[in-house]
Amino acid sequence: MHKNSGITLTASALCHQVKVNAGDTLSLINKLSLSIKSAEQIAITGASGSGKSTLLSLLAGLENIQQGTLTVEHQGISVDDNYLRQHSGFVFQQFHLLPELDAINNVALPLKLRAVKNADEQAAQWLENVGLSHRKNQPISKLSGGEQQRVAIARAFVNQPSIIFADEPTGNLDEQTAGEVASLMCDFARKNHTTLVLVTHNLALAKQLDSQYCLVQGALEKCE
Ligand SMILES: Nc1ncnc2c1ncn2[C@@H]1O[C@H](COP(=O)(O)OP(=O)(O)OP(=O)(O)O)[C@@H](O)[C@H]1O
Repeated sequence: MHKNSGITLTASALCHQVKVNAGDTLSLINKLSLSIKSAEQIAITGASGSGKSTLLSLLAGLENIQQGTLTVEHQGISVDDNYLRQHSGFVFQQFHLLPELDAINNVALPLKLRAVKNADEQAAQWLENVGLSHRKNQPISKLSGGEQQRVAIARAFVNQPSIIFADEPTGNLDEQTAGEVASLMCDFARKNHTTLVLVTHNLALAKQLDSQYCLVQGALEKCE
């Protein structure tokens, strides 16, 4: 398997507000600091509406930083948000696959967008890695939820990202399938030295990772 060279993320004193009804603002993130080392696996838990998805978007460089800093380094050298996005993979609760394409074309798409020559071969290999070789030509709509999430994991890893951001990746799956899908993702991240930042309500899943944090009133508390 490909070995990634690492990205480290350092968030310092991040604050983030959103506009709510009648022009009021809600402080979702409040002087939050966090260091994520290369190849580390961290879980972020917290009550519904506490701001976990918003925090993930900030850490992934998908949302503008309003206050505080997010420092991204690759092998000790500072890089920008654009670099972070190019070296990131994403896995979402709703899978976000293209239903009109079959499994292999969903996985191959990120490679084809970069004009990678052997995109189909690499996509087929990743479908094999997630145990779905036999379903590679199935339209996404014919796959079960667990199979769709395995396709989404293959698609996230096919670009050999340095870091994966996963937002409730098992939220739509039954307990057993959730466990299988989660183990698959954590194992691939370990084998590929890929950093994993995971938002989840599933405490059993969170415990499989190196560190667990809980988002409370806009700041992170380490769970022991
Ligand atoms: N851009 C925005 N404008 C207005 N409100 C927002 C915006 N982004 C998030 N919110 C609100 O902020 C709160 C936190 O949202 P967020 O999705 O980050 O929470 P969460 O912890 O991931 O929730 P859940 O666990 O239910 O998915 C919610 O009440 C949401 O409606």
